[in-house]
Order: sequence, then structure tokens, then C-alpha cells
Amino acid sequence: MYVSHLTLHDFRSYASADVALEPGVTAFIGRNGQGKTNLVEAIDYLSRLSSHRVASDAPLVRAGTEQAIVRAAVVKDGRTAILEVELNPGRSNRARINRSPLPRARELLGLVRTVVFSPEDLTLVKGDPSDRRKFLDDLLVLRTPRLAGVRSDYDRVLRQRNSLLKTAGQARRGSSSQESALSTLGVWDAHLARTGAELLAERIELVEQLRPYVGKAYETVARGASRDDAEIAYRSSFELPATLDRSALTDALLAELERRRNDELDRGISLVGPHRDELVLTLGHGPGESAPSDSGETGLRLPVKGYASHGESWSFALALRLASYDLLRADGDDPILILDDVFAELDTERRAQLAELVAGAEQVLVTAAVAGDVPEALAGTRFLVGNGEVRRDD
Ligand SMILES: Nc1ncnc2c1ncn2[C@@H]1O[C@H](COP(=O)(O)OP(=O)(O)OP(=O)(O)O)[C@@H](O)[C@H]1O
Repeated sequence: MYVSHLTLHDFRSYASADVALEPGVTAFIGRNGQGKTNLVEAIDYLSRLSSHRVASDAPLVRAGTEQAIVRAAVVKDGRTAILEVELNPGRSNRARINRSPLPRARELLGLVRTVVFSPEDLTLVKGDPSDRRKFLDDLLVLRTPRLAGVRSDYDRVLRQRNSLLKTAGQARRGSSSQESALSTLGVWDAHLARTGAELLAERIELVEQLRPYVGKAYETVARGASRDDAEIAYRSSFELPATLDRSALTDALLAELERRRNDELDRGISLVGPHRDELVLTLGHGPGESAPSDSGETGLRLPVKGYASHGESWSFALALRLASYDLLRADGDDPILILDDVFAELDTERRAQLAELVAGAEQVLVTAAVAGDVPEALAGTRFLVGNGEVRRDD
């Protein structure tokens, strides 16, 4: 898949922009703050309906205006579709395909698939568990757009349940009747368990599928590493049943909610469920755990967060993105790769390795402040970005 045309109106720094693109590698070069990332962010927005840089839509709309439009012609299997999204912060966004309005913007999900590498990726490794959960959930939605609904239902139920727990907890401490709050809580428990079980099962399956790709990608980007060095594992906030069957998971989650009821009322928050889970990243050092060396010595396996060096952390973050790319590719569709300002962060060897790995993708969009930062393997079409203009450098 590739984007053959991008049009922006009042998106970030652009009053308007119109860029014709081709498959293969395209680099956007320009000094800092000229609007290179804004261009690729717009394409990524069509893929996920959110930005890799900010949590809300408001900063994406040009200051002083109320609405931004991102439109792209997307070519897949030789057929072109025009996708458009209208960003209306504070109101619902609207989307169109080939100029026909969609009932909900969410229906655009899955039509463009992007994988973005950016300096922010280090938070995948060094950030909070919520950053890693988001990584998993974003990938889930890219592969199975229907899960966007499950994810937002879960978040909504969680918010409602938390506010009810607070009310019921306060009633208990003030010894007023908490009967009605507790009976309503039972209803929210059932919702939380049902949507939570679905999200949980999908995440666990995803981690299993992603695992081999992460090991392989880490071996490629980290000097001297072996395939078993980088490991990912899903850690649930409660003991999982032996099967991922949705009803068994729902029952297990419900039973755990029952067991933790008093703790939850004391603290006024939901303590069990996918929102408390963690994607655990570990690195093996020396002989693998399963293969003791001749001296009987086994290798160390340590969490990445808090232990890994800066270079190892970067390699792990790159491996997570590359693994996502490989997995999406294995689904049968080459996602658009976006390398936003990453080369300046990497040493020469990692730059060359990353460039080699991605050079064959159907479309690669690169941003860099200086042309010299873009490895030779990624020589392709160049655009110069500056003074609000995007100009092809022929
Ligand atoms: N909503 C907005 N309205 C107007 N201008 C904005 C808005 N959001 C961002 N900008 C401007 O866009 C510019 C940043 O653009 P962008 O992040 O694309 O830079 P860049 O060329 O990728 O730079 P760098 O090389 O530093 O990453 C900044 O000057 C910022 O002030």
C-alpha cells in the first residue's frame, strides 16, 4: 500500500499543502521546526485516528482555526481510494471515502496501515506500562479495526466503575447505605469482565505472535545479540485460567473482582483488568537461560526498564517497531513505513542496519534535518521543506 497524494488544510503549521508521492523511499529534508513531521503525522493520523505525538486532536488543528482536513489518495493492489478526515476538536470528527461520508470516523480504521519509528519510541521501553499497553492496543486495532470499539467500551466502563467505587467507598466510610451503589457495581463488573476478557485474550494472542519477530529484529539491530536475547511476555493483573476461551476469562476476571472488592472500595479504583497489565520486556545477557554453558553458568535475564543501557533500549524499541512491521506484512499487506527523525538518534551501524531492513518496503517516508543523516540505502525522492512549502528536489 502507498499514499500517492496528500492534501492538508489547516493541519498543524500548514494552511494548505499538496504533495504528490510515489512508492519507494521519499525523504523530507529541512531545518528544525519547518513542518516535516507534520506531513508524516498527517498520514499516520489516517491510519490510527490519533497522533504519535499528542493525545488529543486540538494541537493538530492550525492555531487560530477550528477545523483541519487531511486527505490522501491511497493505492492498494492497484486500486486508489480517496480517504479524508475532518478534525473538529471538541466535536465529532467526520470521515469520507471517495467523497462519501461514513457514519462514523472510526470506520476509516484499517484502510491505511502505518508503522512509525520516532524518537518518542524510547518511551516504549523506558516509559510507563500504559505506553506499552498502548503499543499493543494500537497494533491490535490496526490488524483488527473492530477492536477499536472494544477498547473504547472498556475505557468507558472503567471510568464509570471507578466513579461508582469512589461513591460506594465513601458511603461505606460514612456508614450510609451503599446498597444501591453495590448493586449497580455488579452490573459494571459484568461489563468490565466481558470487554476486559476480550481485550485480554486479543493482547495475549498478539504477544505470542509478535514474540518471534521481536527476537529476530533485536538480533538484527543490536550488535552481537542472539535471537533469544530480547523477550516479551504479557503479565496479567490476576491469575489467568489455562484457556483463553472468552467465557473462561470473563468468569476468572469476575471472580477476581469479587475477591478484591474490599481493596477496590477502600482505594476507590479498579485494581484488576487489562488496564493494570504489563508488557514485560527482558534482555538475556550471556549464555541463554535454557542453555547452561560448559561451566554450568546460566545467563542473566534482566528487565529492560531500569537495567538496559541507552543503546540496548534503543535497539529494543526499534525491534518492537520492526516486529510490528513484520507481523503486519505477514498478514499480507505492506504497511507504510514512517521513519520520523530517527537516524539522528542512531549510531552509524544501527542506521545502516535499519536502512537495509526497511529499504524494500512498498513505501518509506523519512524525515531528517540534514540530508547527510539519511543512509545511502534510502536514496530516493527528496522534498525540501521550509517556509511553509514542500518542494520536490529534482
Ligand atoms: N497547531 C499548530 N498550529 C500552528 N503551527 C503549529 C501547530 N502545531 C505545530 N506547529 C508548528 O509546526 C512546527 C513543527 O513542525 P514539525 O514538528 O513538523 O517540525 P520538523 O520539521 O519535523 O522539525 P524537527 O526537525 O525539529 O523535528 C513548529 O514550528 C510548530 O510551532
